[in-house]
Amino acid sequence: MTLRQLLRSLRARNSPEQVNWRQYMVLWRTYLGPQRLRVALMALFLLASIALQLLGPQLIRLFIDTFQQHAGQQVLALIALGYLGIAIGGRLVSALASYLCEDVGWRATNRLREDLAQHCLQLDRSFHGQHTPGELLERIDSDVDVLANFFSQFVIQVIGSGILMLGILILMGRENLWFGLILGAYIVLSIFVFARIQRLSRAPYKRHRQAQAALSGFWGEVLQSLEDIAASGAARYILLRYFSLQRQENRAELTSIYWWAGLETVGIAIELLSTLLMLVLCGYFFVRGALTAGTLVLLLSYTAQLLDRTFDLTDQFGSLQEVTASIERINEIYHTTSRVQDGPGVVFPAGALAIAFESVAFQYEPDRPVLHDISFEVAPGEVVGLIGRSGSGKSTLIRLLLRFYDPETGSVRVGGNDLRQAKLDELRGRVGLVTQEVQLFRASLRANLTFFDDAIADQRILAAIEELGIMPWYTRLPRGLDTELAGNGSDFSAGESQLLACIRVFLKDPQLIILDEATSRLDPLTEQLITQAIEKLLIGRTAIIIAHRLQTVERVDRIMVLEAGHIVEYDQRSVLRNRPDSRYAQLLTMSHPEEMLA
Ligand SMILES: Nc1ncnc2c1ncn2[C@@H]1O[C@H](COP(=O)(O)OP(=O)(O)OP(=O)(O)O)[C@@H](O)[C@H]1O
Repeated sequence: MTLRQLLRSLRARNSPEQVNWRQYMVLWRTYLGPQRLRVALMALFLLASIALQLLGPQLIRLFIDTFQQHAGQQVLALIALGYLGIAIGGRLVSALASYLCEDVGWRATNRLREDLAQHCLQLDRSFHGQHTPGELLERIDSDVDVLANFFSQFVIQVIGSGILMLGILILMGRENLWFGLILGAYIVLSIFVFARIQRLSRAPYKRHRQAQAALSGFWGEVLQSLEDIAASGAARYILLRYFSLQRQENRAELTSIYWWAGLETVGIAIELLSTLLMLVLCGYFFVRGALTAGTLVLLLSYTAQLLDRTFDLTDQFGSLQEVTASIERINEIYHTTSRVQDGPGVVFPAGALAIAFESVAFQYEPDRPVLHDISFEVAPGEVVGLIGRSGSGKSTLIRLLLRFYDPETGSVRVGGNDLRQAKLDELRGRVGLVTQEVQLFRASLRANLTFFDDAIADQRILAAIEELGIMPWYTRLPRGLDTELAGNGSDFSAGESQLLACIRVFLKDPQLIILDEATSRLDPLTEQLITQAIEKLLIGRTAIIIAHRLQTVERVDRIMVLEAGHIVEYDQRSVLRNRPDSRYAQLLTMSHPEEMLA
């Protein structure tokens, strides 16, 4: 079963709130299945270490009883040496078992982390609108960390302890049936009590993790917008919000700690009670002559081991609530499926692509329509300038064209294909996007241009720069393609970032280009370079340009004017310009038309 199948099966069988033992088993089978050999080796070491732990007290008993029978020193020394060997061997084997457990755990959870990250990236924009990057990081990283511990620690502590405890009870029962039966019943009862309390403590723990995620999400947002916060004097609000979130997190943590402490207390109570029980039993049988001194020490030593293990189990049951909450939260993400799904696949025609919107309506939220009955066509190779006030729906129209969302009604066609039929990668491979906010990475200029694709040769990049006519800009860079960029908002201006985006698109060679013109004022030289690069980019390609200045639309074939989600004008630019009643013609006569486009 692949991870995806597992998660699908979890999704099908349970609501996100329910995690049961069966799911743990499915989880183990799925993750550990591919590592059968390592798991088998781990089990072998685990069993060997358990056997050695069981053997130790037997040798102590042998030593005492042999000593009481006045055996020779040589025999006693031999037994003592045997005990030493078992103790050292036991430590070594148990260290190896722990190492293998950690290794298996990390391998398994790295796969889960990878899969979860991929799943999140494939979810549509409405999901990402509802979850901050910090919150997702918390889930992908911290929750998966908890699971890694589950795999490594839980196997060693719970399964190992379980087998060891069973072994001890069987050996005790062989010595004296009553010992085995009474202690066995006591341990089963203790574990049952624990399981009940553990179930109750799950909700507080989950609330704590959610509060932590909210705090991480908050910091993620703050760190992304430090400049805005400083410029708008919002630091006080940010601090107040932080205090409020931190207070909630502290309260949730405190409640979770109370529960944890409660579990520990129950564990200690179990330990004390069983010590008492054991002393009474041993005293009773020893006085009646039913036990030798060696057997008495053996039984007490086994009881101590048994209690240690019960205590380890209490710890693990405590951490099980963390694991359960993490699985629930991971499960919740996997319950979320993207509203935009791959279609069966289509073949886009070669060359510039046609666009057609047919009676498209769209809304982000119920009863708040953003686009109404949008119908238009763009012929292959045409360039359309899209203008309209802020909030008129320009970006939304583009998002539908890139299939970040599907329309409520109607259809969007590219190259004659309904986008619902296309695979997302197929579509996005044919469309180039230059936005106002260009994402730069903390890496070399080369990596920023190629998106870390080493297969793209430097010559190709330089040819693209030359072709776009921006070599003068490039030659000013101190280290050429090796120039290190410090990531977003650092050493590159908005204009330069757009130049970089143009090169990226040129390298991708798409047949449809969407350009969101920069609103900020650019210096004349950079603006000239961008204009030149865009002109080159548009040759032989269909394009839609969201224009914020009238100069930009002077170069386009058609103009579309959007108003409150309606197309109010769509025609050849020359036709609109010559129609005095058209909005475009009126804009041309205004002294500050940008105000109408902002
Ligand atoms: N993710 C979203 N969730 C809910 N409503 C949204 C979302 N994005 C945009 N809107 C709303 O949809 C409407 C159209 O927004 P859109 O961003 O398409 O306008 P626009 O013309 O591109 O504006 P601008 O030029 O300022 O970018 C606005 O009322 C906006 O508030």
